[in-house]
Amino acid sequence: PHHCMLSGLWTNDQDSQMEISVLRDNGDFHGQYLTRVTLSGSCAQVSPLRGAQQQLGGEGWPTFAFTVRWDKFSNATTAFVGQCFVDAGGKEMLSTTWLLREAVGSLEEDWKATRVGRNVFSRK
Ligand SMILES: CN1C(=O)N(C)[C@H]2CS[C@@H](CCCCC(=O)O)[C@H]21
Repeated sequence: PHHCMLSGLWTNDQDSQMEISVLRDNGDFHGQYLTRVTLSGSCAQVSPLRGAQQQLGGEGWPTFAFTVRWDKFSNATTAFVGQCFVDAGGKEMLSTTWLLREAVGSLEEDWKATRVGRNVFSRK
């Protein structure tokens, strides 16, 4: 019943913090992702994210996708796809599946360069 909007502050069980900007009327958005854990164990950084959600014209629980270009500390990229839900208590959540692609040094290592996972974000 309630609409679910992506803009604002979100956090997940890995204590990542995600800020999504005000949406453009075509559903495009941008923002920042602060990770506290990294593949290399290097310190946390803020990285830019860009994405798009489906129009709210539907039932108001839009699907979306966005990518995070990990900056400064890593040569990796993560793509998230998911949907915004509102539970019975009116609590919003972003249920996502992500693909994390790290840079490898040779084509022979390409097979092991992509990780997949699921992750839920709640309002911070
Ligand atoms: C903290 N994370 C998080 O909130 N996730 C949903 C997963 C998927 S992106 C990954 C962090 C990747 C950091 C970039 C790098 O280490 O190269 C992990």
